[in-house]
Amino acid sequence: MPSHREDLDGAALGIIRVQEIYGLYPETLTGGNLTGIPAPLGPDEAFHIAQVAYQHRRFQLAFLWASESLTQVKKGVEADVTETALLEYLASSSLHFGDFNEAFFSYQQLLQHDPMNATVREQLSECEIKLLSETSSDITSLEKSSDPYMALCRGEGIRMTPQRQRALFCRYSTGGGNPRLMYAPVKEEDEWDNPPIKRYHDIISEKEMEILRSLSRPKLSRNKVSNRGGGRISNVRVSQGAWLHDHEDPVVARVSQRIANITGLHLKNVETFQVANYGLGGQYKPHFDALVRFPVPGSFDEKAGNRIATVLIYLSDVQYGGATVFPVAGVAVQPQKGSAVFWYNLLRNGQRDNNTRHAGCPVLIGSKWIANKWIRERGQEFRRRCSLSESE
Ligand SMILES: O=C(O)CCC(=O)C(=O)O
Ligand SMILES: [Fe+2]
Repeated sequence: MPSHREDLDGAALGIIRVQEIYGLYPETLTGGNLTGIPAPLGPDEAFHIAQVAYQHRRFQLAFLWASESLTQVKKGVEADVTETALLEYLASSSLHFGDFNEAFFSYQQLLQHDPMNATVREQLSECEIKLLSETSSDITSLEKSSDPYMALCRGEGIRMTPQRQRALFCRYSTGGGNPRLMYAPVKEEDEWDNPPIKRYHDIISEKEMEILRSLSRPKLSRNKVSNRGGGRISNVRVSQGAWLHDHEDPVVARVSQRIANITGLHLKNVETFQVANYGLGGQYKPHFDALVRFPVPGSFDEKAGNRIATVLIYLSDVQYGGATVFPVAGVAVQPQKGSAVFWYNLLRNGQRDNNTRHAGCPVLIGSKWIANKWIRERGQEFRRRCSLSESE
């Protein structure tokens, strides 16, 4: 079981991650204005985040958090961390980042605290040389990441033209004439054209969502993967989620059946529900749900086939962040409680559709709950016709 320390480091990493993506300065986060952070962050917490950022070579954020801590200490906020420790972090982070002006300034202040310190004197003259011979970067201005995944998370870079937009519709669907839906058609909305992504509104009630969440909670905490928040920055997948079987509760079976009715796909070869919860900074980096070549020995079981389609149910709203984005296609789908999005991962010819690469953006405010249902190829032959074409 992770220690308290690991939990704290995980929380710090969550904060670092959302800052990088959304371009947020520490002072935006310390006030406690953002409800995702339970308490205002004081100088010691700010220093801890600076240390974690430094360990992960995020020198700019290390600098910004150390200066936030120093500002608070100078204002007289009580803290364990000393000004000298903070100045050392400021100086070292600036050097690593290549801001020799800031490094010089921090070493000067360190020298005022300890005028005889020979190492600091040496560092100061090194900075002077660098300032004369190299261009200095500016560590104080935070640049947002230009990564297409992260840009989409901020709501930038959505690739839709008005012409394409006009072809997207909203309709009431009976799942292709399914008798179970004839009297209660479901509201279907086109979210995107390529790949086609559909959203089904209000497909699950508040009560059903609460049951899915509460059935999952004990499993999530048992595995200590309770949210997709903590963990190393480089992790592709932070947690595994909780598997919910249809026999565990009639509600699980009922929701599975409803998905089959709506999508028109056969329930025989579907996976059990996977429920996941993301806390502050929780994300799921870009990935495919289907395998590129199938079958791969030892991966998905061969009999059921590849993951032909994905149904992703949002069991919560998210106040800020947490969109499901498709970086190749250029689309961001916002979580909407009680709705489900559906897309095919495979083209009709059985090849993986590379436009279906997708990710779950870091949660900035709130908590995100989802339930996934992956539908496998076998059994869908008569429900979705195959094609021999290269591109379909
Ligand atoms: O959290 C999301 O929005 C996406 C989750 C996902 O892609 C997955 O669980 O496979
Ligand atoms: Fe996925």
